[in-house]
Amino acid sequence: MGDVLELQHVTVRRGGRNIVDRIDWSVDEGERWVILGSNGAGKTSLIQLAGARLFPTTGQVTILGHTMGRTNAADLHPLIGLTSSALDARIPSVEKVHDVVRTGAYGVTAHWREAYDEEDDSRARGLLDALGVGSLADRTFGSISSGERKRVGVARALMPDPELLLLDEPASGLDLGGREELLSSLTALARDIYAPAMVLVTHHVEEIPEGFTHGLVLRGGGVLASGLLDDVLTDEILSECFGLALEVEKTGERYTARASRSSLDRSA
Ligand SMILES: Nc1ncnc2c1ncn2[C@@H]1O[C@H](COP(=O)(O)OP(=O)(O)OP(=O)(O)O)[C@@H](O)[C@H]1O
Repeated sequence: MGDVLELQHVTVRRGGRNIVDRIDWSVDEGERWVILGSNGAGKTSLIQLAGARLFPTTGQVTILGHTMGRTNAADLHPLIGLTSSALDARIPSVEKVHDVVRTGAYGVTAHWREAYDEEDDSRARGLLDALGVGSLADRTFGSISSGERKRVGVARALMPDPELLLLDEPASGLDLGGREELLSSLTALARDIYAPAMVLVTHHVEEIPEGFTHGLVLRGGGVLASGLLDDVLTDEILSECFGLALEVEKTGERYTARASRSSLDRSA
């Protein structure tokens, strides 16, 4: 039984098909999971289930000891940090970066009438510094680069001191420099023993930060493979996942993948 997250035979049915299909999965404290899969495999749906934002059609989802359907999901939201492009898009571009992070304490996207104390201010400053974007505190969210926005989003998600951190495609759309800077911040977080359990969604093995421990590979809404990263990031599993012969390489703790030479020769 995962002490952070436990999914038992979970299905989500939409439009007459299972977009999440009989998934069993558990996450324990200290684990750092990557969810990998092709477009439409069900990654975002799974993150939404893990974040108590989506409910199973059948099966049981238990988050931090609370079973969905028997608890008020909104009560769990402050315990779950979430970053996604959809969430970033809801933040007003005129909002100051410092406020973007502070408002994360209340789970709102714009400063209104919430009361903040000195402790909130210094926590927001500390998180921005830890993510390497402390110098942007007084800039507006709309004026910073997309890579900087992603790091501000992680700082914001950490503001309520969550017990579970969910990162939906944090590196998507970043250039090489922006990606590497973000990955280095996420590696520092992954290696911090006081950091929450983490789940990161990506399409690309190159976007897996060092320090991540486990992988869940999805195909067609179901689990293709689950376990320690090295056990699931194999040529065979990734080839089946993406429907193409792939070769995976590991250098240090980072992975790269490319179409296998033999499949390229065949298609030439
Ligand atoms: N409300 C809905 N009604 C019908 N189908 C839906 C609904 N929501 C999601 N889907 C479908 O469920 C599948 C899984 O969607 P999901 O967004 O979870 O996939 P994903 O792996 O995150 O995809 P991507 O990598 O493209 O972001 C997709 O085929 C999507 O079109």
